[in-house]
Order: sequence, then structure tokens, then C-alpha cells
Amino acid sequence: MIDKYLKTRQKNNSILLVGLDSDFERITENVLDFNKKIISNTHDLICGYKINIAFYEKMGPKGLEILEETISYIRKYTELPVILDAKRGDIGNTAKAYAYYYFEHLAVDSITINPLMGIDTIEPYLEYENAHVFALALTSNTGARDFEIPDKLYLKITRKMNELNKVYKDKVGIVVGATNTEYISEIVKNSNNMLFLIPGIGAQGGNIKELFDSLNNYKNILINVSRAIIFDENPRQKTIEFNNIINKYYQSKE
Ligand SMILES: O=c1ccn([C@@H]2O[C@H](COP(=O)(O)O)[C@@H](O)[C@H]2O)c(=O)[nH]1
Repeated sequence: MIDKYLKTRQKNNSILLVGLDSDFERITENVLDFNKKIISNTHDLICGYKINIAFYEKMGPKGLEILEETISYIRKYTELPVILDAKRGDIGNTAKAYAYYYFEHLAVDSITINPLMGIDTIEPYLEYENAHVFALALTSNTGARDFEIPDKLYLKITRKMNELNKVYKDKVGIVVGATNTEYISEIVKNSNNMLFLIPGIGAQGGNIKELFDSLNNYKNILINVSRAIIFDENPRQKTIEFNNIINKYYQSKE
């Protein structure tokens, strides 16, 4: 599954994901047209799209249609992988229902999950041949300091996901927020090359240099930027700028 990310990372010389967090309240046109424009203007510069389902659920039934049409558009015109940011976590029977929609119906490449309820809530996803999940480990919000950091949950989750990733052969990665960089080196030490999904750059103010210092040359990463690209007046130019600065640090560590 992660081959797809490696392939597009190489092809477009980019570890950047654009987040289609297309909040209709900030958009004056039809949301599907908005997404199509963003995709046409960015697909050759990035390694994938992350779509946060919340902004589509917010629109009601029409939102799910737009979500599906956006994914079809990405599939038709690009080879880029799609991450559905859904942050799900529920008992096995319910997880099976989520998994069916995401991997059978939408056929996305990865989803995000909340691993708090345990491994049995994650396994229903991993049973799908082409499934890949990113488990929240160290999130980018200030609330990471409520439970994840003081209770070292980020480390427990990293270790457990690392084991699971070996059993399920590269189907598991983790979410590592770019705003809490002081904990990232510990995560790196406990990860055998699991793929990291890194949000927090752009609107949330994560510092790119500090991020790369904390990663200590760890290469298996994808960096997401949503609002700072899609709501910029020139999303293509903004994508180029993010790509250039990210690549400057990523490649200088090679
Ligand atoms: O810890 C996390 C986990 C997920 N996210 C999601 O990533 C994007 C970030 O959007 P920006 O506009 O670039 O801030 C969004 O979908 C979040 O829900 C995160 O930020 N932090």
C-alpha cells in the first residue's frame, strides 16, 4: 500500500499532501468545482490528497456526494493516493461498517483512526487487502497536552502500532503533529520506518525547520497542508512555495 506514496513522492519530487478541507462557509462557488480547481492546479506538484470527511459531513447528504465525486475526479485525472481523515475508533462490529464504506465503496488508500479503544477496533480495517491506516499518536492540537503527552500515550501508541505494522506488513502508520516537535525524536527512535502523516504546518503554525531537526533524518514522512494552500489566492504558487521549503530541509538531510 505505501508503494503508492513512494511512487508519487518520487515522480513529483514531493512529500507534500494537499488537504481538501473544503469548508463550504469559506467557499463562494460549488464545492466540487472548487475541489476540481485545486486538484487541476496542484496534482503535478504533490504526492497525494488528504480529505477530512468532517467538511463533507457538514454539508449533509450532498456533502457525501461531493466527497465521492471528488475522489472519482482524483482517480480519473491523477495517480495520486487519497487519505481520508476520519479519525474513527469503535468496537469491531461498527469498525467493519466504517471499513466497508471507506475501503470497499470509496476505495481510498488510507484512513486515519483513533486507536484509543484498542487493537480490536483497528483490525477490521487491516483485513482489507489494500487498506492502510494512520493511527493518531501525537496530535497537533493543544489538547495533546491533556492525555497524550503527560501519560506518554504517544509513545505507547507508537510502539504498539510499530508491532502491528510488522504483523500487517506496512499497513500501519501514525499521525505525528508538527507543533509538538520536542517529542518527535522519541517517536522516531521507536518506529521501524513506519510512515508518518504530519499535519500542523501552515495555519497551525508548525515550524518546518524545528520539525526536520526533530525528525533527525527520518525519511518516511508525508506532510499535510490544508487551509494555507486551498484558501490562498494562488493555491498553485503556495504549493510550490511549501514544496520548495520542505524539500530544502528534506533533501539537505540526505
Ligand atoms: O493531529 C492532527 C490530526 C489531524 N489533523 C488534521 O489535519 C488537517 C490540518 O489542516 P490545516 O488547515 O493545515 O491546519 C485538518 O484536516 C486536521 O483535522 C490535524 O491538524 N492534527
